[in-house]
Order: sequence, then C-alpha cells, then structure tokens
Amino acid sequence: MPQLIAPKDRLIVSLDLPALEPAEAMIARLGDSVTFYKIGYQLVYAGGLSLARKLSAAGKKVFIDVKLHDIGNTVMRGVESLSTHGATFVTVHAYPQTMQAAVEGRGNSGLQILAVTVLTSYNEADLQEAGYRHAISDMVAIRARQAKTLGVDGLVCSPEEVAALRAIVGDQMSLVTPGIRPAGSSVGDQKRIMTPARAIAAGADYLVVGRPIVEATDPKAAADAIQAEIAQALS
Ligand SMILES: O=C(O)c1cc(=O)[nH]c(=O)n1[C@@H]1O[C@H](COP(=O)(O)O)[C@@H](O)[C@H]1O
Repeated sequence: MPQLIAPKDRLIVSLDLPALEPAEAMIARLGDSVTFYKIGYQLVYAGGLSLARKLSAAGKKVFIDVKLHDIGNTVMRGVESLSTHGATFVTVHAYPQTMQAAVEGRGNSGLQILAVTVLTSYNEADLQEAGYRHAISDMVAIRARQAKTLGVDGLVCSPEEVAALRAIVGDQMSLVTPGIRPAGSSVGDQKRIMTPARAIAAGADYLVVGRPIVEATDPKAAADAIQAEIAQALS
C-alpha cells in the first residue's frame, strides 16, 4: 500500500548497462542513495541474475524485468525459476493466460508479479499500428481489471494512467511507472512521460528511472535530486 513505502524506496534505478562490471561500478557510485534496482534485458542476458542474488543478499531490493510472454506452462515454469533469486518484482506482459500462469508460478515464494499494461514508448498510433483497436486508456483499463481478477500483484504503466488505474485496482496492487523524466532531461524513445513529482502526485507507488540517472555525468547527484523531488511531492 502506497502509504507504507518509504519515500527513498520508491525510486527504482534501472541498471540498463552492458555488463556486470559497469553495473557494479554504478551501484557503488550510487551507494546508500538507492535501495531498489531493476535488472532488465541488457543486463539479465549478461549475467544479471547473479547480480540480483548479490544485491538481495546485500539488503537491496531487486526488480527482474524480463517481460515474459509465452504459453502458460512455460511462463509458469519460468517464474518458478525466477522466484529463487531473492527478487521483489518480475514483469510479464498483461495477457490473461500469461498473468494467470505467472501467478501460479510465483506461488507463495514472495516474488511479486507486475503486469506491463501498454509500453510507455507507445502512443495511440503505435498501438493501432500493432493491430489493437482500443485507445490506450481503454486498453490499460481492460488489462488492469483482468490483472486484478487474476491475482496479479501490480501493474507497470505510464504515470499518465496512474490515477485511472488506481480507481480500478485500489490500494492493494502496486503501480510502477517508467516514463519518468525530470524537467529538462532528454525524452529518448519514451512517449507517455511525467516528471517524478507529477508521477508521485498522480499516485504512483514506484518510479523506474534509467537513462536520466545511469547516463548522467553525476549519477548520484541525479538520483539524490529525484529522491528529493519524491520526498517533496509526498510531504
Ligand atoms: O517494464 C518496464 O520496466 C518498462 C515498461 C514500460 O512500459 N516502459 C519502460 O520504459 N520500461 C523500462 O523502464 C526503463 C526506463 O528507462 P529510461 O527510459 O532510461 O528511464 C527501461 O529499462 C525500460 O525497459
């Protein structure tokens, strides 16, 4: 539930880096400023699961972002395997079979399933081009209802959808938002974005931030500034 999360623990730094060595160097630079790390495609295929175990043994929280989507049996077994690394969150795409299988696979392990609703790099035209007939707002709402019914633990969504999705899923599911851009930072390939302060004010539980921190000249200063913005927005 949002009110129980300490402000500092709401920032998840995405370790989108090519190898363990730069990832460990980044973690050392960020030090006590950051308590929660995301390990995604780039690092997970470069030894990232060993880093997940190391981070969780060191008392940090870990989000394994592998966005699973396959037949149910494969997803279930994949999630069973992923539940052994000490992570807090793992991602799957928000398809009913996939979400149901992921919930079965996580069992009582303590690993929480996050369903990715509509990627933050998509706008309305991108969604139509991919063959969907719904507007983004309708699509995320449909997927949020299905996720809630299936017992999924949380959603990954754009901060633009947080308020609407909170009304659907209530306080028991975590709302995790990438697409976070501090004022003045480069947008890159993200399309549905907000500043940290606005995302928190909209009701996000966790903010996922990659390039604005890991590509900053001073990553610790960038993380500290976002932490301060989060704390200010919550006060
Ligand atoms: O599942 C995710 O974390 C995710 C979902 C989504 O819709 N959009 C999105 O950007 N992400 C991830 O969040 C991170 C955002 O990174 P930056 O755009 O560099 O801040 C990346 O690691 C993405 O893979």
